[in-house]
Amino acid sequence: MSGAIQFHDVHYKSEDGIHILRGITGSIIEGEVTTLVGPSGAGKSTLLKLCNGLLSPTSGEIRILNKNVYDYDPVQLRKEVGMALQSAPMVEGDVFHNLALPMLLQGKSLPENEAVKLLEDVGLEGEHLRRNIKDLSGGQRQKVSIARTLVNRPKILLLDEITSSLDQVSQKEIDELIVKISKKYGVTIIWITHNLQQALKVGTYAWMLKEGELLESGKSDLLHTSTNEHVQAFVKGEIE
Ligand SMILES: Nc1ncnc2c1ncn2[C@@H]1O[C@H](COP(=O)(O)OP(=O)(O)OP(=O)(O)O)[C@@H](O)[C@H]1O
Repeated sequence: MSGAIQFHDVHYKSEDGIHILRGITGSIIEGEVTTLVGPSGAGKSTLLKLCNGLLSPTSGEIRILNKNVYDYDPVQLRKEVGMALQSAPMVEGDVFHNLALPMLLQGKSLPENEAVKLLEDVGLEGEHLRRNIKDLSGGQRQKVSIARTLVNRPKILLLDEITSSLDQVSQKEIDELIVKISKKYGVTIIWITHNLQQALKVGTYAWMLKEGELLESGKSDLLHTSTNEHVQAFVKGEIE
């Protein structure tokens, strides 16, 4: 197997015995954007959480950058694999404080000029550094969240519906931003989205999950060309 992330017959059961992922096998291609689509409850978020150690597989193997996920020191794993969420959780205080947090947690500091560069990478001017998080728009807040994931220079970024609660303009900005970041940093991205147009636009590859199984994986246009009846039904909006 090759790829930035390799799954081999991965199963995940919750503590109360619900079989959420059922034998996921596949490779996430390095340096590309792969979107993860599928109906609600398919197991998409669960799959992402297995990639940064928030959850551990019940059986099967996950290799991150050619190393078994179990062999990582958890701190090292979180440095290699960044994650951004729909809610863009932040701590109280200004933008700089939030950007510096990943460094603070390692007993280090973030130089201010580095913070300004990170903001510029996500399309925000340096003057935002001292703004209180409470005063940011939803789109600005998500950009800060993305900038914060870049502080550790991760090789992999996991994005869980990061544009779902944003207006169309902010959504488009973030779409373009992620494609830019993927190219500039050569970072491998897995992006959960419910928006098929977004998946086709931003993703080179797509995976479709349903009821814990990987129904399709390959170039994004397979969302239209797949002969799988469940994929076709999902694309037509018949299942959500
Ligand atoms: N800790 C848990 N204990 C029990 N069930 C869980 C747990 N975490 C998730 N589930 C269930 O597992 C299934 C998959 O959840 P998951 O959040 O991974 O799906 P998803 O595809 O990301 O869904 P959505 O698109 O709605 O966010 C759902 O039915 C969910 O209710």
